[in-house]
Amino acid sequence: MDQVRNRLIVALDVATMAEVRQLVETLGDAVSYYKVGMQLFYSVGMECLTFLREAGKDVFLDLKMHDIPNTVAQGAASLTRLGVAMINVQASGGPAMMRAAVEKVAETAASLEIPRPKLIAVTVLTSMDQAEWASLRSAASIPDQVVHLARMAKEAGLDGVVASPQEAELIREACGKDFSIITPGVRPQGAALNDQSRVATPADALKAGAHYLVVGRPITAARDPREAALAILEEMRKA
Ligand SMILES: O=C(O)c1cc(=O)[nH]c(=O)n1[C@@H]1O[C@H](COP(=O)(O)O)[C@@H](O)[C@H]1O
Repeated sequence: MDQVRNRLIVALDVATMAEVRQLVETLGDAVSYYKVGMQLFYSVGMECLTFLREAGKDVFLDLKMHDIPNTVAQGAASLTRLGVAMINVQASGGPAMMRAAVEKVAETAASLEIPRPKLIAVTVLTSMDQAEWASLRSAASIPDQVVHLARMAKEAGLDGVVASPQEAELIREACGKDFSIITPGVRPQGAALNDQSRVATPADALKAGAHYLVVGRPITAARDPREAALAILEEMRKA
C-alpha cells in the first residue's frame, strides 16, 4: 500500500492553517504527500511547510515559476533552501530558463548538503479544452504541444512534467519511463469535474503511465475526505 500511497499527492487548496490542520489530521496516515499551491502559500507562507514537515509529510511546492532565466533560477534556489520534495516551473518559459533552474537547484542543494528537490515543468494546463486552446492560436494540437514541452524539459535536465493523464502515454513513449509524469485532472467515476477538462479516473491515469496523481477537491471537498482518499488509493492499488 505504501508504494501506492506515495504516488497520491493531495492538493491542499485552502487558505488557512485551521483548514490545513483539520484536513491533515482527518486524512491521517492515508496520505503522505501534499501539494501546497499559491492559495495556501500566499496566505500563510512558511507556516504550512513547517507544519507538514513536522507531521512527516512530503511537500510538492507548486508555485509554477515563469520569468527570465536569472529570476527563475534565483527563485528556484530560494525554494530549494526550503527543503521541499518537489518544485515546478512553466515549461513555456523555454529551455534557457529551465536549464538555469536545473543548474541553480543542483548547486544550492549541493552547497547546503541537502537532497535536491525534484524540478518539474507544467506543460498545458488540464483545465484547457479545445476552445480555450484555440484562443491561444497555437499551431500545434494540445497533445503535440505537451509532448514537445516534455521533450524540451527532459533535454534541459528536468525530472518530469505536469500534464493531463490523457497525454501520459505519449509522454512516456517520448521521454522514457524514468521521466516523472505528474497528473492532475484526476476524477473518480461520476465525480464533479469542476474546472478540469482533460480528465481521467485514478486507474486510467496510472495505466497511462502517470507516476504521481494530484487530487484536490474530490478528496478535500468530500463529506468524508479520508473515505474518499482511501477509495482512490484502493482504485490505484487495483490498477
Ligand atoms: O501544477 C499543477 O499542479 C496543476 C497543473 C494543471 O495543469 N492542472 C491542475 O489542476 N494543477 C493543480 O492540481 C490541482 C487539482 O485540483 P482538483 O481539480 O481540485 O483535483 C490544483 O491544485 C491545480 O492547481
